[in-house]
Amino acid sequence: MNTYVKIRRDLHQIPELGFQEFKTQDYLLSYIQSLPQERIEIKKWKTGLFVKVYGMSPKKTIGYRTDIDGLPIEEQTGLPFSSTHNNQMHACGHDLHMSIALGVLTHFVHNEIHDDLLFIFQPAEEGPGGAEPMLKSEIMQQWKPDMIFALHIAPEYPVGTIALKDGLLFANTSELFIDLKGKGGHAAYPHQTNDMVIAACTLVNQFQTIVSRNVNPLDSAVITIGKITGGTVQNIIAEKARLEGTIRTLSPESMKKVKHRIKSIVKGIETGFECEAVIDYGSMYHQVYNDEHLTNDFINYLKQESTVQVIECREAMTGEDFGYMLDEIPGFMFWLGVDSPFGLHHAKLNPSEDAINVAVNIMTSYITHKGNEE
Ligand SMILES: CC(=O)N[C@@H](CCC[C@H](N)C(=O)O)C(=O)O
Repeated sequence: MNTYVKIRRDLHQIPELGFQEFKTQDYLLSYIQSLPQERIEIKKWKTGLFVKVYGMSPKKTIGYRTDIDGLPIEEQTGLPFSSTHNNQMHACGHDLHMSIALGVLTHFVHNEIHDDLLFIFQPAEEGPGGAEPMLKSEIMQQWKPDMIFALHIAPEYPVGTIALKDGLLFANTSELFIDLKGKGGHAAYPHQTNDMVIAACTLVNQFQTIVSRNVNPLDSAVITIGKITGGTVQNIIAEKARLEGTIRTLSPESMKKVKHRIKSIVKGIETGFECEAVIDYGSMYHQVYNDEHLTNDFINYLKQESTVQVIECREAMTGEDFGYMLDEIPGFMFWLGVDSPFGLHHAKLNPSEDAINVAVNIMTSYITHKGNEE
């Protein structure tokens, strides 16, 4: 079995949630420490890693970032190398992202390049967000790259395709948590209570009007409530309910507008249901905005040099905290086709491992080209 497929399968079995990636960090460290160490320097950052590969005559530093965390999902792939951790799964491809990063890193440990390279193994992409604090860390300030690249698997594209565009690629995101507190009571005496299940359902319904009525139809936004909890048993009217969701917008301005409308609607629910409501926006991610010059340079390089098919795609409503890195460092993110009928965050997602070699070859070849440029 190919080394990086084995690595992917090993990592697939030990998914861990944001900032709890202890086994993952140990696995990555022990692999990287097994490589020749002459040109490498490793620094731990929380549950992540920075790995510098020193070039032979550096004029700049090229960054490559992978995320390393999993999701709270019970895996249903039935694969022999399924997750061994209850209710945790690499359902967003970070196991592939890591094995690709190790493949590229290994290449440059064995093959000389002029420029310095910085590999970033970033925790907590799914939340609460590792990119922003990693960017602000002392290590990053000392080793800050001059350009930076990353990829994300794309189940909808076949293996051998790369999809990207310059400018906006991924949306602005904000988590959304709303806690409602009213007056519970006997199911047979609703008139003596303020039912928070009804309040929660009303909120969800009213939120649907924000995208349809308040956001410019030529712009785009998404409000998804992914989880509602509330109440205790079937014959007690719920005193409390909680909504958990996410907001996605194509512009930072629309994010402000959506939040303003959420605040007003929640205020209306407080008045109408005579209850208390607390809004918490959790973590927020800056949009992923690809540098025009570097993205087009990569697209032209792919068209001339490689066997992959390049698709110039539209922006997506997914979020990625790599957006914070791109806000300070020019670079790009691209979609890597992995051909799966199940999408990202699905319990049956099983990306094609053939995409690992495709990505390792492309990224080693492009970084060699950029890192030896005069
Ligand atoms: C690529 C991808 O699926 N990213 C996640 C990022 C999560 C952001 C945050 N936790 C939120 O839910 O708002 C996504 O869900 O797009």
